[in-house]
Amino acid sequence: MHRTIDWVDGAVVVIDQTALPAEFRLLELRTVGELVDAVRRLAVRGAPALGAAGALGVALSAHQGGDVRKDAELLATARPTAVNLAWGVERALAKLDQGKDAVLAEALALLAEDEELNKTASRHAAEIVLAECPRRPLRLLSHCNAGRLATVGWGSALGVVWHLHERGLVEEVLVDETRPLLQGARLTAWELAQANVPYRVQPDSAAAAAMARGMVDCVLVGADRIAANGDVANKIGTYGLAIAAKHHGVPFVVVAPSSTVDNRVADGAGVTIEERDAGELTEHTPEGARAFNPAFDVTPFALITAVVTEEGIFRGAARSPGHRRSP
Ligand SMILES: CSC[C@@H](O)[C@@H](O)C(=O)COP(=O)(O)O
Repeated sequence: MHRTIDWVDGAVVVIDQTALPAEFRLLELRTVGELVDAVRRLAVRGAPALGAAGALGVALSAHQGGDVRKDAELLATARPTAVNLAWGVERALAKLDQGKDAVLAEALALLAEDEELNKTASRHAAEIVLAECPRRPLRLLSHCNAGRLATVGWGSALGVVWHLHERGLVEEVLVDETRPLLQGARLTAWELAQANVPYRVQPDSAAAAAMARGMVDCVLVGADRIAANGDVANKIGTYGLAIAAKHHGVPFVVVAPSSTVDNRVADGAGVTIEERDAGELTEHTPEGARAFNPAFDVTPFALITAVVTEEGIFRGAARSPGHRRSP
């Protein structure tokens, strides 16, 4: 399996996520400007993959003799919500005094760690799912793309599906298409198809109805930033899903590497939410229609069953009536 993002012969190479599923193609990004543009266009996206992009971008600048601190600022602010982006930039930049090879070595170490951390976090989360959800095989609901493509490798929320599927425990994954940019319909569905995991795509607006019909055993989502109090910023629609899950007694589990935790932000109100261009929504509207197009929302910790990182399980207040408590 090709890494989502890597360093190849002095360039940052990414899987072009704007082309999937129609075409699997790689983009060779040779300047910081090209990388920043790829981040903004979501050619590379997903919080952990953005962390890798930030670190590799600093290495790219250092190797080209650029104004590394200025480039680092450009990279760190290319998208505002996923804290991993600034974290990756800061981690590589901290090695600048030791020279460009040390910067690259740090970026490559971050990439190597990503897959292991996400595997561990999603393994912990799989245990929570098994403890919280008595039914076998499991029907899981996924929002946005928190798979291999959102990380360097493996995935966070979808990583849980890989662990459970390896054990023959997945009946199907309901995939929210994820309006307006269809990360679920295009990317998550593609990953599930590649891995031969049964899935159905549904409009985001069908998720509550699926829960009401008893079709969902657990909701699994990733995160772009987790505040110190456990509030979670993630793809727009996550908050609504959590409300619906709580109403129906469906466990709601958030999976992310600990680099997504931002202890500098006390609660969800302190997270900057990216607003995207109205043009993403106005293809079918009357001319001149205005739009409200936030890319993310904040789910209060009180609506979450557990936030899971490689460091452990943080229990939220949302408990499903009648479900067993895990040890
Ligand atoms: C492991 S990915 C976690 C999140 O980054 C993911 O759920 C998400 O919201 C991504 O949003 P995107 O706008 O596609 O970058």
